[in-house]
Amino acid sequence: MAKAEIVAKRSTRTWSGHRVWQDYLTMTKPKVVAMLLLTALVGMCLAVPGIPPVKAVTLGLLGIGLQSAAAAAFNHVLDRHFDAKMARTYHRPLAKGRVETHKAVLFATALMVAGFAVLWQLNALTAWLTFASLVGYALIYTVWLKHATPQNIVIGGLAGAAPPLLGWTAVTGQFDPHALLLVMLVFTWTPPHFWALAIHRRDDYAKAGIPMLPVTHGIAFTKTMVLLYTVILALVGLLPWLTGMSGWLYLAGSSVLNAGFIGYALKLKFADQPGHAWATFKYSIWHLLALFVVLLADHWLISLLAR
Ligand code: HEM
Ligand SMILES: CC(C)=CCC/C(C)=C/CC/C(C)=C/COP(=O)(O)OP(=O)(O)O
Repeated sequence: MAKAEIVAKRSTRTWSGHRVWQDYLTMTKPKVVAMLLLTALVGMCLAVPGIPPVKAVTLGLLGIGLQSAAAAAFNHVLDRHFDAKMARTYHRPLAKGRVETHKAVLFATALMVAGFAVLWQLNALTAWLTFASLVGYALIYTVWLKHATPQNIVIGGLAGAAPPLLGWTAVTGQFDPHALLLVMLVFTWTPPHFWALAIHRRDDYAKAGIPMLPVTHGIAFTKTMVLLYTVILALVGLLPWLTGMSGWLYLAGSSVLNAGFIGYALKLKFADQPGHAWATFKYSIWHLLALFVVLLADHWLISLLAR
């Protein structure tokens, strides 16, 4: 055994100097999970007037967080050979071989079981719906859709869009069509979010042989699709207000944010400059964050005024 490996075995660092816990954290895609949890939290808050019960919020966020982290870790396992081929992902713990596959599978399974057990305490509907989202992302999207069709992320996006519904059912134990409006927001947001990034990373995906839209249909067509979906998102974004679920604050905030997204997409399509696809991807993340904060602020304003 090399000296560096012996030192690594005795310490909390791997032979390449990475801390072990950091590798495990990376596998859970923490920033994505944080955003998923924000959308779940908003689902929880909009499900009832005022503040939702603390127990449902705590257990719900914990369970959905654990299952999302498990899904992300399974994605790292199942994608490790493809990740190794892409500049964006080649340094990931499994792609680099810093974490052994069986340990990662064990880790992901432990998160999944813990998440399911936590949600089971709340209600069976949330536990099963969350588990279905995990299977949708970790298995159906990662193993099959991703390699089968350039519409992979549109269909697979349903799993990532589910958390507002999961949050809603965590609090009420019941399905409600209003929750679907929130799901539709994330669902229509996902294509411009991802395709902007895929335009930026087109060569990576081509090299790994993954049929993402810019690889199969070209960059010009993908830009048109980004623009189309930002317009669909803006229209879907009116539904919470039109159905009376959200008020004027939401309408104003979401209109500004969605107009901004359309602006980015128009510039990407008609006046592209180097780095604009990446800027559009970055904007998508701030857009979703702000959209859900606005939904929440609007809900609490309405609750306050109704007193
Ligand atoms: C099928 C659906 C989705 C696909 C294919 C996708 C793809 C990606 C990819 C490839 C990245 C990494 C970009 C990089 O290299 O920095 C990313 C980042 C991100 N995504 Fe998505 N995404 C999807 C859905 C979602 C959903 C539903 C959310 C949250 C509600 C989300 C939130 C984020 C966030 C917060 C980041 C930034 C992470 C960071 O900076 O580390 N994504 N997404
Ligand atoms: C239980 C539940 C709510 C599950 C959903 C879990 C989840 C982490 C959804 C986010 C979607 C996402 C990050 C897709 C990117 O995968 P990718 O493989 O295309 O991207 P990558 O190349 O960066 O890994």
